[in-house]
Amino acid sequence: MQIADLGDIRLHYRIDGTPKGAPVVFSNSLGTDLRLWDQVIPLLPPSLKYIRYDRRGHGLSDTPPAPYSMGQLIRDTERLLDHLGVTDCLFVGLSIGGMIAQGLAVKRPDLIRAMVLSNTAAKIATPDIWRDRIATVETHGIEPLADPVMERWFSPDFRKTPALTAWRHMLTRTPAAGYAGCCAAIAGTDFYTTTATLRLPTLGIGGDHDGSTPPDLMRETLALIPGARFELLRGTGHLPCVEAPEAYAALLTDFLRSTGHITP
Ligand SMILES: O=C(O)CCC(=O)CC(=O)O
Repeated sequence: MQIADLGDIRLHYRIDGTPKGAPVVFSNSLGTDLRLWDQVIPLLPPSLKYIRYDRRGHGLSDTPPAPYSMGQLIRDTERLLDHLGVTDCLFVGLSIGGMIAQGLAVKRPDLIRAMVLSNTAAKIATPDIWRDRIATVETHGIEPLADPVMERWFSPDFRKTPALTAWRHMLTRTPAAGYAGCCAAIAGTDFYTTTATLRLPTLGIGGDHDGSTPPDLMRETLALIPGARFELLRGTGHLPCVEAPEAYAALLTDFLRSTGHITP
């Protein structure tokens, strides 16, 4: 558990694996912190270096007043990777983390050699939907959103398990300004034009119960990137790394092999 002081923001990050290994960077979704990847990272090859962080307004990172812009979120990630001396990573971004992946890959191709776009899109929902969510959070906090969010995050089977409570707590304990700030960043993001310029190995991972970024929306985004592959993890929702960590880790491991991050 470490804090990077980047000047106007302090970000919490964690490194696992082999310090000198090829870097793999994880960027998580709205209303989650870096524990999102707890079940996946131990299943990945130990020879690599795994870096994850809490985006501003989440986890143990600073929470500046809302709103945030996607440009700020991308810049935070860029500065963190520069601070850690990371180049040529495999970047795994889930949902808003996948938007950061797309924007950072356009801005700093030296940082990202390949990317995994998990449960994300070039544009997610509509500005009106995000404005309504921001208004609810500003007036009543995150609690009124929690049950519908759980329905988008998880399959009906997973929602019957005791683990649901912990994930619901993670969401409702996110600072309201952090959540609303990131909603504003998503509302202002449409990467259809810039993502179409990307030329790097890309794997898409989706879930057939994903109510936030359904498979067809994901396919539309991946079709912008020549050669991008899409894998559907059946029986999972918006967070397949939680519902199917073994299958998720297997997809990442195969992709890492195909991109040369690990040798067969
Ligand atoms: O998960 C994200 O990063 C944004 C997409 C979303 O709206 C997830 C949710 O339904 O809460």
